[in-house]
Amino acid sequence: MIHTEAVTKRFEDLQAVQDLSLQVRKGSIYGLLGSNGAGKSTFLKILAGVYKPDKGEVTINNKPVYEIPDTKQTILFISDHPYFFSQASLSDMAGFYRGVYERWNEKRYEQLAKHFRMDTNKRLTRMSKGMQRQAAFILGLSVMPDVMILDEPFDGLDPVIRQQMKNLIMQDVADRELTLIVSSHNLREMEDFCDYVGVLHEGSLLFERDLDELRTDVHKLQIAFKEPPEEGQLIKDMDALHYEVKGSIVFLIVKGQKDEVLSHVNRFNPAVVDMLPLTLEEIFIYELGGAGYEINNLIVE
Ligand SMILES: Nc1ncnc2c1ncn2[C@@H]1O[C@H](COP(=O)(O)OP(=O)(O)OP(=O)(O)O)[C@@H](O)[C@H]1O
Repeated sequence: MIHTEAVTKRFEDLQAVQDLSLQVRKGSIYGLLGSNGAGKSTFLKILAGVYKPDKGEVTINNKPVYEIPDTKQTILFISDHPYFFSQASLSDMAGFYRGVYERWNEKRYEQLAKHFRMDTNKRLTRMSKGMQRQAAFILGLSVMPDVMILDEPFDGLDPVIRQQMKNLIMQDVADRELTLIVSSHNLREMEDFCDYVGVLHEGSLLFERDLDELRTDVHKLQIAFKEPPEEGQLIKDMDALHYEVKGSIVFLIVKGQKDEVLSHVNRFNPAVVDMLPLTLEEIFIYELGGAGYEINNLIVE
């Protein structure tokens, strides 16, 4: 489990991370979203023990991280610019990891290198950005970590490799309760992958949600009335995120239990009620719109 309490980090006169408290449960995937400069990389480096926070507390599996080699044995951090020794091939890097990480799994390394058709003798710094990322993943997964901290991990990967990487990670989450925190500036990237998402803005956590809860507790309704209720009556006792009337049709996005929402709407004698699925993007547009945050910051076509 990852736990942080009021973590703060300043670079001279710039407040990069401010009072950030967050928890990632064992065996779950937390997506840390935010636009450029929001503080994602700084926060992840604090989690990985690369930076020391100015204030606050960071523990992983109940142990502190900074300058504690024992804790780091079971944590794997892949930065947004994976680092390799300048002349090294994947095979050389594997040799280094083998010597450092006690849980190094040689069989897994060989299987993954073969699966991704990596030339294990080619110098890594001469490989493309995507190939370098694949190499970092192969090394990272072969370490058999308890916790993975990944900074923009899917950047530069083609859609097929990206999905394969996600599947491999999700398999480890299911099989051995791997815990993950992953940063991204793309909401769509996180939708099919994370259990929780948090939005970081100017170093602080603006919004944090359990995605399963979001999907079951927010509803989109399209309601046709013979006689529409008076303006405002329908949503008077509802937690409505969006309300729009077009003729005799009411469009509504509302929070609450499905049965309670439907029974409330039925009191107004609708002719037809359609409950439609809501995308994560729609939920964010309405929730974050209310907080004055520009959702376009988090969506990349
Ligand atoms: N080593 C550093 N020294 C000084 N300022 C820094 C340093 N690292 C980051 N910053 C500043 O801290 C702020 C947060 O940067 P950070 O890299 O954490 O953001 P980010 O959310 O990861 O952005 P991106 O999506 O662009 O990678 C930025 O204003 C950045 O310029």
